[in-house]
Amino acid sequence: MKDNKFQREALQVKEAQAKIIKYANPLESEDVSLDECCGRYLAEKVIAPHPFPAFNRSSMDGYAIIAGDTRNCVNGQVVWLEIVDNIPCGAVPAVDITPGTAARIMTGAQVPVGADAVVMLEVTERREEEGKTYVGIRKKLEANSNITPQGFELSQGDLVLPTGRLISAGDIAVLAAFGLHTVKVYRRPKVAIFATGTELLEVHEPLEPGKIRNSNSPMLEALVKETGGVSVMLGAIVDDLELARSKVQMALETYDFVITTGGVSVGDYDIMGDLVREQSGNMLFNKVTMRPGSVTTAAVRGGKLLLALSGNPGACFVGFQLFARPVISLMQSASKPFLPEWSATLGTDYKRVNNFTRFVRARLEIKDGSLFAYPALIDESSVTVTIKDSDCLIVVPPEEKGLSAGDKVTVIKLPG
Ligand SMILES: Nc1nc2c(c(=O)[nH]1)N[C@H]1C(S)=C(S)[C@@H](COP(=O)(O)OP(=O)(O)OC[C@H]3O[C@@H](n4cnc5c(N)ncnc54)[C@H](O)[C@@H]3O)O[C@H]1N2
Ligand code: MOO
Ligand SMILES: [Mg+2]
Repeated sequence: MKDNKFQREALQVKEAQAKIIKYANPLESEDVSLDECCGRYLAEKVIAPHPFPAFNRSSMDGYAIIAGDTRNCVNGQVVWLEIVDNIPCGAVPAVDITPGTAARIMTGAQVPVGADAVVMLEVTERREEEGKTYVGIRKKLEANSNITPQGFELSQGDLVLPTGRLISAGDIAVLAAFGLHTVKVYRRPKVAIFATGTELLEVHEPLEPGKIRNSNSPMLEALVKETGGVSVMLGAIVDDLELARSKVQMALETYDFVITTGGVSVGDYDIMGDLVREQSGNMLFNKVTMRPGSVTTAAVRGGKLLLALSGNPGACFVGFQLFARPVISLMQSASKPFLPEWSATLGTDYKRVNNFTRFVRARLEIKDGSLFAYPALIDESSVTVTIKDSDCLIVVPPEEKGLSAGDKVTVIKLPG
């Protein structure tokens, strides 16, 4: 029978997070092509190499003119200008516009020198006379009408994307527009995942009496991928300290970050708790004032982080969101490593409280323009099924009398 495993100093969630993220250092950077960079974190800032748009651009199909030439277009009067050029998209204007002249121009084409407005086709007419073509304009125009000036969106030298930015489809459009076909991003961390538990069967195995399928490892695999990491599945091992020790050692030597699930409480077979305590000098924490996941344990060995999550599926999920997610994000130098916190109104009473902060899986709904959070009907640490119905975690502070419908609450928004 073991003795000192019952004495654990509990840290607040924020304290535990601060301890673990100290060791989450950004990895090296690598060049990737545009088609591979969505969801990666930029390892360099992107500066506009030229103004965008690069030239004064027509925003209408019509005629490029000098606005002042339309000053007499009042009371139905038509002004006639000679058409001296035709500028389709992609062409370079051949002629400058001078008073009394116009160029036919299409949306997106470069506005010729001298023109300061584009009049749309709908307010014009044409006539031919002595081999020349004229456009008649029925509308008085202000200077700059229907022209998108060079640099309207960005000037040369402007900061386009900062380091640590999570690259999205909109970012890719801008990178492409600037001809940046490769970008520097942080390498994805290789995250080893393994489960401990003599009761665990592989997903493909038929159910046996007393056994369960290992559902935490595939859940963690998906969470690691969702966070931008590369998950390396190391299977499940029986509750054997020796075996766990060599597996942990190999994983720490080979991968960037190691996550385990199971065996961190005080039970006879809770080997991960024992394993971390063996080298208590490099333990970061083994108790956190949270539920589920109070037994979440972390250590640093040879500069690598080991996060031992609870085997209870709810605790495993919450432990990942609070501790693994910021670590994996910071290894990619994410500027926002933590999930966002929102304010919401509690949709139904929630009376389960104790002296630890509770992270209650819940569903968000917008009603009459306000955000409501509805706690899952069963949210015990051991419950698996309601994880899938949740898009947030309600943060229920400790030592409250319980919360009532209508109370303001903080929720941690889950991705997706
Ligand atoms: N005497 C005490 N008992 C327990 C305490 C305590 O403070 N004193 N804490 C309870 C709390 S809270 C939690 S949470 C659990 C933590 O358990 P462990 O992290 O040690 O995990 P296991 O014992 O290995 O398993 C718990 C539970 O989860 C199932 N499990 C484990 N691995 C998986 C997996 N990969 N996929 C799906 N399900 C898994 C396992 O079969 C057990 O049912 O301890 C309480 N006990
Ligand atoms: O650690 Mo347990 O998940 O607190 O309920
Ligand atoms: Mg246990």
